[in-house]
Amino acid sequence: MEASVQSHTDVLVVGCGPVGAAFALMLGRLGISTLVIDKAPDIYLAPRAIAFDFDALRILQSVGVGEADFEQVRIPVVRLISPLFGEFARINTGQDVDTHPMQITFYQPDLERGLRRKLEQTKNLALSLGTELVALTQTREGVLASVRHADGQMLDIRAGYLVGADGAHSVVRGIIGRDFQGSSFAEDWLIVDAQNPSQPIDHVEFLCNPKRPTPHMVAPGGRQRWEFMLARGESRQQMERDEEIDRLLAPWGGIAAMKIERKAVYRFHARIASSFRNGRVFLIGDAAHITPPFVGQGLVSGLRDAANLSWKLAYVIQGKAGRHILDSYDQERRPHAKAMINLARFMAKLIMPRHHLSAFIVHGTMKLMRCVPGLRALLDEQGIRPSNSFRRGCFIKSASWPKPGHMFPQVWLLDPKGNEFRSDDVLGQHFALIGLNTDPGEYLTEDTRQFVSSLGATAVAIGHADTSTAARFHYRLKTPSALLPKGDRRVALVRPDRIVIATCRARDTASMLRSVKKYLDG
Ligand SMILES: O=C(O)CCc1cccc(O)c1
Repeated sequence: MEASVQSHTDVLVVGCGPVGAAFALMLGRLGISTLVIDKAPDIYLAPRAIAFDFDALRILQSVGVGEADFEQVRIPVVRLISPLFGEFARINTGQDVDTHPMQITFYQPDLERGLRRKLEQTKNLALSLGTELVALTQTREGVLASVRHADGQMLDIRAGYLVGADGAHSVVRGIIGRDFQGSSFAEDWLIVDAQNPSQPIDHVEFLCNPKRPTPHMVAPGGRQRWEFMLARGESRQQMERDEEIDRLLAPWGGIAAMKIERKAVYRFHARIASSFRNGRVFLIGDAAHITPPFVGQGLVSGLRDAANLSWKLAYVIQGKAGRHILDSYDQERRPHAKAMINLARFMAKLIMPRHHLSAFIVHGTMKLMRCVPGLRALLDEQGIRPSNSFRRGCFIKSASWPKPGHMFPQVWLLDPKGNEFRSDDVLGQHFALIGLNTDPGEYLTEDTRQFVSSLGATAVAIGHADTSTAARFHYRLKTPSALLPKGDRRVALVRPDRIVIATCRARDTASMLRSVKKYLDG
């Protein structure tokens, strides 16, 4: 073993999977020096996560990663199918939400390559592969981490903060002594990823046969994935054999009709860390929570963690906010991650009822429920999905609209020349002061103007296209939207992760901003 050398960074990120990479990109773009280490020498070449929703695409948009960086397949519908009742439930996913497709699938190695390319191009970032964390201590001023390179070289890294993005078996979580509470499913699943099957599919379907529940979905590059639940007595060794896979895939033409890329037996888990933080150390992604795959939310939850924590750390490090705002990371993210885990558990009950009788009752009831138009709309349009909004956290509570603690919606905007923009791209990567039907700049006093500038906030006036005052606004809505009730002049201050921190009638802008300043200063 070679002698230690010393290095310093604002933030040390342990783990460069998609969540660690996206998180580092967010920090780098906010001007924070960040070192990312990963014990693997390269990206993991097999697909694992497969699904993203509009929230994930919006978060990736914030770090400049989109369709041009990784291939996507738009999913029009998620179908739940019973051998007795046919389609007994469905989620319509064909529409756009926040300007993005509601649901897509992707190929994880392709996404990871896209993220790594961006890492290489972004200032303030360094990546050290083949490097693992071996020890970690905290002081009042920061953390001291000992890491080891694959060649045996040891390095002591001093950092202001350390973030564990090191997956379900997180070393960081173990070191900071956080329990991983929850349960593991009793069943094993055989995951098969294949290219070029002879029978195309354009959607996600759950074949809910109690004998062999099978989620099945399309992915980019002519790929499809099947997840076969194993029955009692079926072993990993037996089920990963080609003859078994050929038998399971017989309804889709068998393995001769396709190229098998991956076959692996997994057990699914539903677990969450007892806290996402210990002092200067934070957990994000699978290190903080693991979600069964049935709602396609595992990686999305991790990206939400990254978006939530990155700006808070950056603003604290840069002295723009007090350390108390870091408490809001756990307050905001843990309940939502837990709600997503519970939704996935509920979905698991629909997909894999234990007996034929319970399948009959559960699937039959769902089919009947869809005969009630209100219920049908609720189920089909994802009305039961927990919204990404908070009861407690870093915002100033008020009942008025746009509601603090909720996401500010993304819309298409037109500039005076008619050029089209996604609103988040206009708002930039810092805070944004948004005037709805008004110019927020008109209400700033000297002190509040200074505060807005210290936050790096963009001030934007958004109005309707068809009003006589349209010319006064920087941007107009491309299409009418619930974002902007006509005539109501409101101002919202939106955080870098697009959560509304405070909102008011336009004439109260200065006092609203003073309250936010007081809150952020602590
Ligand atoms: O089972 C999986 O691996 C993900 C299934 C999935 C994909 C997209 C939407 C959804 O609700 C589930």
